[in-house]
Amino acid sequence: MKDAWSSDEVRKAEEPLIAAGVPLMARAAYGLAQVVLREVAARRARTRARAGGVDGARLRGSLGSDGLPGTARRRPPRAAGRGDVRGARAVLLVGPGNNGGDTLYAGAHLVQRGLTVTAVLASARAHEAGLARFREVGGQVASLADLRVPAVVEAVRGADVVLDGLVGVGARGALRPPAGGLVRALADARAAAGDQWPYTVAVDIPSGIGVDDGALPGPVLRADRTVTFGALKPGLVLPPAAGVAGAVELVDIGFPATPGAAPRTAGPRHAWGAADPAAGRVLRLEAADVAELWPVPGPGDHKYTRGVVGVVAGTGTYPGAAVLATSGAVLTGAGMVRYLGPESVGTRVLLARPEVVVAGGRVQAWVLGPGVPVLDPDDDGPDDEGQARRIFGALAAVTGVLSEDVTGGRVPAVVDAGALTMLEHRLPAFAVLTPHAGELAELLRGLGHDVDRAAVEARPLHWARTAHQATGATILLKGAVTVVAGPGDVYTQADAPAWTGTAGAGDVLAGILGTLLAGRSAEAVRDETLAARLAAAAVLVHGRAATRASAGGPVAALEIARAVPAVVAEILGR
Ligand SMILES: NC(=O)C1=CN([C@@H]2O[C@H](COP(=O)(O)OP(=O)(O)OC[C@H]3O[C@@H](n4cnc5c(N)ncnc54)[C@H](OP(=O)(O)O)[C@@H]3O)[C@@H](O)[C@H]2O)[C@@H](O)CC1
Ligand SMILES: Nc1ncnc2c1ncn2[C@@H]1O[C@H](COP(=O)(O)OP(=O)(O)O)[C@@H](O)[C@H]1O
Ligand SMILES: [K+]
Repeated sequence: MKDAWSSDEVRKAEEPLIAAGVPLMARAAYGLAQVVLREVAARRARTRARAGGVDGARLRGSLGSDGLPGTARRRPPRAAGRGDVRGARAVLLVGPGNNGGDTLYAGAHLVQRGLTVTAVLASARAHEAGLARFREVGGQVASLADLRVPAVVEAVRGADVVLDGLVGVGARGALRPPAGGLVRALADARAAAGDQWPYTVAVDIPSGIGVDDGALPGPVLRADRTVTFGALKPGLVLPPAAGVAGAVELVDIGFPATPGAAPRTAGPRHAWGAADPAAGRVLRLEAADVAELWPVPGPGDHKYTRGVVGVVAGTGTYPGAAVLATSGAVLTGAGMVRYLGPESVGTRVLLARPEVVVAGGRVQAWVLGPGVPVLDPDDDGPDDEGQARRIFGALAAVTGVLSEDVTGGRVPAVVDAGALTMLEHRLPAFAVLTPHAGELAELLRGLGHDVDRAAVEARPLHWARTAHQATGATILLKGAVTVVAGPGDVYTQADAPAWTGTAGAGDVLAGILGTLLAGRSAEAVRDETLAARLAAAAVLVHGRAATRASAGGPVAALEIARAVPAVVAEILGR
């Protein structure tokens, strides 16, 4: 489990450590410098290899200094990257606070390793001790006020690496001038430069993101890598800011394993892993968490104890959604999948998946809505071939508005696509709504919010939480980073390649989640936070299956479903 800490939690964790004399900034700066050195060395090796047309590292290992094969083998192996960074140029963008301090101390390490480093001070103030150390080792210092923005952009363009140390977790809101103007110019230059841009490292966070909510309130320079200190921050895992953070790397500076736990004053060790977070945290599940959640059958289980999934999906116009949702459910390991829908669609489902039972009966979870048209309240005769009636019936069971004698009891449900427009009553948290941003905007408009797709994409966490509060349901908001908001923790999963954005991929996800909910149906009804964890687990499995099916190239939705069994086996370690 990855656990993101808010800026307040970071500050509270730092206080006792600073009081105990733990050199937090020195640790942060050293870790940052090591990452920069490693990346600069790796990029130079790649450039040399491309220029030479062969693998430069292999060449160095097999040729001696005289160019003759074999002589290099007698030399001791060099530490990775040592010497490969000499003469590289780095520009530091330095703000007034401790984020700038980290950057200046890291810059001093870079100077000592032979880089040419220029610090651009963006404000009249700078971390005094950090600046003194940087000057002492021979770093060059310039001020934004003297240089002006165009000259700084040129200096950055000519560098091998740029460190964004303008602001960190102490900042609030959009970057103010002059830092804001500089970052806007740099972001524009980066967008125009394509590949011809220096490796960009964000110090702790990309300056200007919403640290705690992942918003992008103003200009931000997109990073290739963010080196963050002590703990992940919510803005590094939440969209849209997660999209500008690049690869996120955590440097351990000695924070406790969980916020509020006793501080560790000894040497660094990894801060995540054993987290047992309090409610309301921003979390990301990993494979081990999904293995713990997975309903693995035991010898005493049979198809009914393993969970029956009822799928109401597809119409004559959109029969594929029924095939994809039932395939997702079957291949995730449902005890049984029942299909309810038009006969013509049922026939196609059976052709694709003969395991499916095309008949009603008791179920432990519902999948409602894939491939069912949006209900138009002004249209008195929607051509949905009875699917709306079936969905209303199932929702009545989920919400408990009908007697359990009639409905067979309250069970969890996945509410997708057309079914999202058929909500009449407050839902329990064990109903999981699975909209993409456009569908969530439509749902929210129906609840009286003036919001469109772009607004949801700008503040996905906020709107997912708003929808949860308004409907009672758990919200799984799909996207490149999928956000799950329910009564407890928020989950943010980024497990899938962009190829996954293809028609039908969401139908498969609905089926996967239906099987997970059916497998732990009674517990999900009892524990109001379980549906969100299962939803995040489904997203992880779906994303990994998409990665496997894609293998770096295009992916078709049905292939995602087909990859699920191998992914589950891998996660369970079999
Ligand atoms: N504490 C420690 O020992 C450790 C801290 N660590 C590091 O420190 C970072 C936190 O440092 P921090 O708290 O000094 O704040 P920081 O993020 O540098 O920015 C604050 C400055 O920015 C300014 N500013 C604010 N908003 C702004 C805006 N919108 N636009 C423009 N400017 C804005 C604000 O100016 P003011 O509002 O006061 O005029 C203030 O001067 C943390 O991310 C990590 O990198 C690590 O080394 C571990 C040890
Ligand atoms: N850029 C992206 N990167 C990764 N996953 C994506 C991306 N775009 C969409 N997805 C995923 O693809 C799926 C698309 O679902 P959805 O929009 O409901 O399509 P459909 O209704 O056609 O099945 C979701 O799981 C979503 O998270
Ligand atoms: K920063």
